Amino acid sequence: MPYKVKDISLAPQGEKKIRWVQEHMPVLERIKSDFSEEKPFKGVTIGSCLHLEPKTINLGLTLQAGGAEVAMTGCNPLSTQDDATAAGAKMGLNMYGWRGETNEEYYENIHRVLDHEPEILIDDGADMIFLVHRERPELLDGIIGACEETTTGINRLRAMAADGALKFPVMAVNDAYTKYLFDNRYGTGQSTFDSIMGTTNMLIAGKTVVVCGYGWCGRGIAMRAEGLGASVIVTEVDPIRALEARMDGFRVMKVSDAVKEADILITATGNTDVVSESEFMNMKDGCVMANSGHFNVEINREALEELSRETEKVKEDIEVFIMPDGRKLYLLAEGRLVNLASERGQGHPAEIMDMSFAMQVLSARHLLQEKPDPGVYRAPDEIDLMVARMKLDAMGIDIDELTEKQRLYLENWEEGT
Ligand SMILES: NC(=O)c1ccc[n+]([C@@H]2O[C@H](COP(=O)([O-])OP(=O)(O)OC[C@H]3O[C@@H](n4cnc5c(N)ncnc54)[C@H](O)[C@@H]3O)[C@@H](O)[C@H]2O)c1
Ligand SMILES: N[C@@H](CCSC[C@H]1O[C@@H](n2cnc3c(=O)[nH]cnc32)[C@H](O)[C@@H]1O)C(=O)O
Repeated sequence: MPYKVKDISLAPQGEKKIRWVQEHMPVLERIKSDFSEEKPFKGVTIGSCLHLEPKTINLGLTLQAGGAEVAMTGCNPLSTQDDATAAGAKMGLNMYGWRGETNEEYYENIHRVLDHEPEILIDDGADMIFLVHRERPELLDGIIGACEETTTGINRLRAMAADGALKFPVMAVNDAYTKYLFDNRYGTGQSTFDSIMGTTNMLIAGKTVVVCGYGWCGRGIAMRAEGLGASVIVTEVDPIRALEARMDGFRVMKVSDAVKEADILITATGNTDVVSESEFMNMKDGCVMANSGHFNVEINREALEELSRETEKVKEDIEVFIMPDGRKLYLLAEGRLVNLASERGQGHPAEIMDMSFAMQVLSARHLLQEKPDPGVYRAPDEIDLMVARMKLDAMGIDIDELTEKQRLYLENWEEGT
């Protein structure tokens, strides 16, 4: 199998990590076992652009068990775990990527996956889908469709579809209940702090944590910050979400005011320039900033660099920016999503990615079976419910079923007081 990884000799260590996560991904393991009988992807090449770490390698192995030829690259220059990619390559996956790629290498690796002429793409952030449209249009005819993992990727794809630029169907995996309600909320909530604490060795209790954006990720981050003993301030642009944050018990204010109190500031908006010049000018001395949203534009690093009189790498994944007035502002993982891009970041827990990746592989099979027209589609509820049932089953949880009388009552509009 062709591969381009950092160090293939790291494979034994990576295999151990993969075996560990497999024990905590019961739904994906069950699907893998079904796929190895059914072979739904026999003769199909699948290319993915996802965070390359042990759980994602397990996704690749599930597709491989289903008969697919799999080529994988990373969706972030910093999130790859080099032992996991070495193990993936040894296990027969075409693997391209390493931690610390330059921007150029990042796109070269996406091209290497596209060189396999995949019929199905699995993307996280839509960089591969975008690249194939812009730079490899000769491949478009052979592409059955794609699955997209995250909120911002889907926003980009909906914009492409609205402009008539999207040339194949895309399953919006993020929009499945078994994805965003758990991955974005509990996954991001836990893994963001896991990573911030692992990188900084700082105490959260007693700190003021500012969370920018109260979407599914922001809710999870605020909830965990509170659980760790922080006082939480939320900033929003959506009045309904701001109200929700207030009634969930958090203080809500403008970001320009919140930064004056922030010991730790975390962005999760999917937007650009959320924290920029005027915020840096007013930010509390010693504030530690991290991004858990998309790409590296939520915290304007360029502006921070321009404003500062001195910058220094304090230690792995921590940079200090010294302002002209002497205040020190810290940025983690270059402002890229901290839960994956920092060296200590392991991403979401395996039990969470179990559901997200179950939705990915079942959505890919759905694409193959249905071959819909170009557009962005939510996965059918039956698939979502199936994943939820398998998860409950794996957790040993039984729930009630509607009786016939209850079902008829719920469907009836004539019965009143
Ligand atoms: N780190 C991870 O592992 C992880 C996991 C899932 C999603 N994500 C990414 O995180 C981002 C957020 O995802 P989500 O599912 O929570 O999205 P969402 O749409 O549910 O929430 C985003 C929120 O940010 C708010 N917002 C937008 N601009 C803002 C601004 N300037 N200031 C304050 N608030 C602002 C919006 O009103 C919205 O409520 C996306 O980019 C998504 O791709 C990251
Ligand atoms: N290319 C973008 C991608 C955003 S990542 C956000 C997505 O990462 C996914 N994710 C979070 N943790 C993990 C993990 O451990 N492995 C693989 N994917 C993960 C999660 O499902 C979420 O939707 C960027 O680098 O900024």
